[in-house]
Amino acid sequence: MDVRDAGFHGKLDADQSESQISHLALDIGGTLIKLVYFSRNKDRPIDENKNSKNSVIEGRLHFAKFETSKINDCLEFILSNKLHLGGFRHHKDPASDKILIKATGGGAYRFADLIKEKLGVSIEKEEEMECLVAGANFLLKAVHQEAYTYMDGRKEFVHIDHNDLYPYLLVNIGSGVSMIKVDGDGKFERISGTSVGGGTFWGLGRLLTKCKSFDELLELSHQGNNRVIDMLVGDIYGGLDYSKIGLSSTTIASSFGKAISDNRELEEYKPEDIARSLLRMISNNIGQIAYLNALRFGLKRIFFGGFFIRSHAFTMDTISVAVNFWSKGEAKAMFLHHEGFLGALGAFMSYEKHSRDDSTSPQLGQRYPVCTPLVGDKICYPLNGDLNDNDSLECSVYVA
Ligand SMILES: Nc1ncnc2c1ncn2[C@@H]1O[C@H](COP(=O)(O)OP(=O)(O)OP(=O)(O)O)[C@@H](O)[C@H]1O
Ligand SMILES: CC(C)(CO)[C@@H](O)C(=O)NCCC(=O)O
Repeated sequence: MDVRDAGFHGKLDADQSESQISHLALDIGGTLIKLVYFSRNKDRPIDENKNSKNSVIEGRLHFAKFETSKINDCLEFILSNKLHLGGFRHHKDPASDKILIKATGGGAYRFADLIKEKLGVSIEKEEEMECLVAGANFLLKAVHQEAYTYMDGRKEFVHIDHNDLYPYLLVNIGSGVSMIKVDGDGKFERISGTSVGGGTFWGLGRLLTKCKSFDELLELSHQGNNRVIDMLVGDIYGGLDYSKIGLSSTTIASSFGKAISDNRELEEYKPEDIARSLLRMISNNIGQIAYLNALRFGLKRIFFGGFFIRSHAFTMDTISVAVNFWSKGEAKAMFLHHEGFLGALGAFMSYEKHSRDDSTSPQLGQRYPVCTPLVGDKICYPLNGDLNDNDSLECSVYVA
């Protein structure tokens, strides 16, 4: 389980639950459920702006995730912390005490009845691609040091010029992969996708290595050597580079290609080598397809999100090398710190649509506040990239 699952089973700490929690949004994907919710700082008064109808509330955005196959644990977490009460009511039916919660992803359809039955609230479905784009735009514009490059073990934050952000390619690597050309706020087109994604890595990896968790598989890949299984250019060319077409002897000529001639059974390969080859194959392939799509539309910037990445050094390095190699250094792979939460953030921000309709619940109008990622009271970006337990983003929201 990831550290962000740590709230799992338990109650939020006293500080968090005493503060006012609102606006729960869900992204229920094929593999993982992502939750985003806002908690108001209880010690800070609402700053009412006398010249406008808006007030500013200071607080934090919280992030959590669960496996979709364990949706009941997720619903239990929501219920025990009363997160589901932070929805909204439709102004058209003020007499109704029906609470609606924003949700996106396929599970918003698949689990709508279960959620209604267990939480007593209805789901207001938000379109998945719209949410991914809204989440990415929000993070890129509002969160300091959200985007970074990763190459040869070096992480560098990317300065985002708000006036020169579009167009860009958003590659969301979840169970499957969506590639979206983003031209502005709410302006986008899903230009491609591939079914060879995070679900493929975890699914094949589980079968081939007997790993019990995604984290175990990822950890295993650290220790492996892909050259044991992958057929390299040098294996075919007697140790030489194939310089005429720009391939060095160490380039992979055929992923898993050595397994053809080795005459070995699966058990005779080390699971760590298999994990390494698999991770490289999937990451390389996604990097290449992403680049080809960027080329189709002349896009220079490619942002990668989705929980497959998990800020994992080898994954990011492989994707970066693929993009760099195929673009001959012209295009850059960039990664997002809140990688897996784009859809959930987008669903969260869609509460804004209702802020003027809704008179009975807190009315949230999320503009683009400047957010600073905090863990405890420290500004924190752990280099291994994983968000920590109780991770949250300090932010202000506008209430209409
Ligand atoms: N703790 C974890 N358990 C399972 N998979 C994980 C975990 N952490 C990262 N992953 C990876 O993240 C992928 C899921 O990513 P994400 O949550 O972004 O997609 P999703 O919303 O579930 O999928 P889709 O959008 O295709 O429906 C998994 O397929 C796996 O590769
Ligand atoms: C089906 C979705 C959009 C669900 O999130 C995702 O898993 C995906 O983009 N899969 C790839 C499908 C394809 O374009 O081949």
